[in-house]
Amino acid sequence: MHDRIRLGLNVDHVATVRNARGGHAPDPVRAAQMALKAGVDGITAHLREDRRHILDKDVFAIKEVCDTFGRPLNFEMAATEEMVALAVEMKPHAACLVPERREERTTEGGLDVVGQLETVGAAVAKFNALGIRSSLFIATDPAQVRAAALVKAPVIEFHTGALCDSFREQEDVIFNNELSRLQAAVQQAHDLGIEVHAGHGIDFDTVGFIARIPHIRELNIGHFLIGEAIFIGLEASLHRMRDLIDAAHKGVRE
Ligand SMILES: CC(=O)[C@@H](O)[C@H](O)COP(=O)(O)O
Ligand SMILES: NCC(=O)COP(=O)(O)O
Repeated sequence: MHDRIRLGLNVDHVATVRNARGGHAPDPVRAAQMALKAGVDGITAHLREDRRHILDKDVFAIKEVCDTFGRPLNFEMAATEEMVALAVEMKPHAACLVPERREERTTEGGLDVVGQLETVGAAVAKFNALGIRSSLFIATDPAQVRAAALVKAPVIEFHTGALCDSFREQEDVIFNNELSRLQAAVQQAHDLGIEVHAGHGIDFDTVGFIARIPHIRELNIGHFLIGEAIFIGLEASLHRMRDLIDAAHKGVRE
């Protein structure tokens, strides 16, 4: 029985703003520190192959800050040799394998575990052996969930982008379909003994129906919270999100 869903802050887009001008401000490491002080359960950082936001030095510094607070770093990365080597050197709490295409604006869809069983399986096995929790960022597709179990991934993070977009665009048919798929996929993963996380595109309006789904243990939220921090501050935006998660999750039977 879990009475609380963990909230992880993704600090990528603090680095996006910094990199728009080069230089050092705003600093994603400082954002991670402030968020941890404000009570967030962990930090997510995605080191993209093109280094468009988070840089190598950021992720190592964020790992140190997380260690100081005794809270996890969820290191998002493509399943490439370069990134696997970096994760092995850094030893984050968790390494989340995500799909990456250079030309995409943001992460589109989930990792194709079915089509890359060998590559993904090798990375998961390496991380499992080193005590790094592997997480696979996948779509709500039953075949991908089965493949995640096959490669012995302890954690899955479901991509909630299409669900959240359809809610905002008031595309009711797509929304209902996406929500049913997420509910079914979470239950399937849970039944297979996999810990379930969710993330992408979540905001104050969409977090409720996601947090109401039993068996989701962690939500990783970034772009919206960093944007909202401009208007109400980082701490207030984190606390509001925390309250919304708790209110939605109250009474959910695990
Ligand atoms: C995998 C994921 O959902 C996050 O890392 C998110 O994609 C933030 O990074 P981008 O906006 O660069 O995709
Ligand atoms: N893995 C999802 C994540 O870290 C945050 O995604 P977003 O809230 O920035 O869309």
